[in-house]
Amino acid sequence: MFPNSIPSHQTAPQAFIIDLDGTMVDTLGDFVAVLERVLSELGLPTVDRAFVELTVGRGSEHLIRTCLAQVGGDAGLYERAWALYQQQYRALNGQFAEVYPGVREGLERLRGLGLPMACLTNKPAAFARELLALKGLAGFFDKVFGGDDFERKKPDPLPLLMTCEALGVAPARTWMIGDSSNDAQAAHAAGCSVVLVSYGYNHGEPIRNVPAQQYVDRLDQISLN
Ligand SMILES: O=C(O)COP(=O)(O)O
Ligand SMILES: [Mg+2]
Repeated sequence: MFPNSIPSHQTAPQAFIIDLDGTMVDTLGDFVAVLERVLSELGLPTVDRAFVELTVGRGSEHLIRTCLAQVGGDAGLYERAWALYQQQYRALNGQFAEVYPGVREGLERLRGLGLPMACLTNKPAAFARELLALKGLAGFFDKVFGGDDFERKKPDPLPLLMTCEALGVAPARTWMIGDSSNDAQAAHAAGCSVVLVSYGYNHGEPIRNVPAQQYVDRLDQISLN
């Protein structure tokens, strides 16, 4: 959970770690389209968009299990659903997804500082790398890590600590930019500063209820001092 208090001011950044879904790219349409196909293949009713929006952010396994349960699917269907999900996601990755306004400009500005940058998402790494390439964002990042790259996913601090190590920068000098409590919790526990965007998927909770050093409406509005 969150610490009772977090440092109110941020240390000067020496690296940036940026989340993908809900922060750089609006991928809700991809998730909805893939789940629609998977559930129909399994002879199950579909889940609505609002439910998917509340559920994304904790990785594919969590999304598939929660959606199966929501439509009354047997938990024994999970392995088949997982295989179908991989197959469908591979086929349509990025087709129903859009880069949020201000992201490209924001990344250009951060890149211009000459500091190392990583993308860290709970999405499987192969899909994350492909999506960044499809949307013309791959070139901004020195490293890209996904939910299957480490033993545990965000909100656990492990992926953040491993990413800081890969970038060669201390967590206390690293800023995590994300859209949900998963990013914030992981970053606080790792000792990173946190910037949260106001437009992503935060499980239906107002983002300003999540402790952070900074909140922005666009990625190109981050205050660097
Ligand atoms: O849960 C997912 O698949 C992705 O979530 P993230 O990119 O916001 O970490
Ligand atoms: Mg996110």
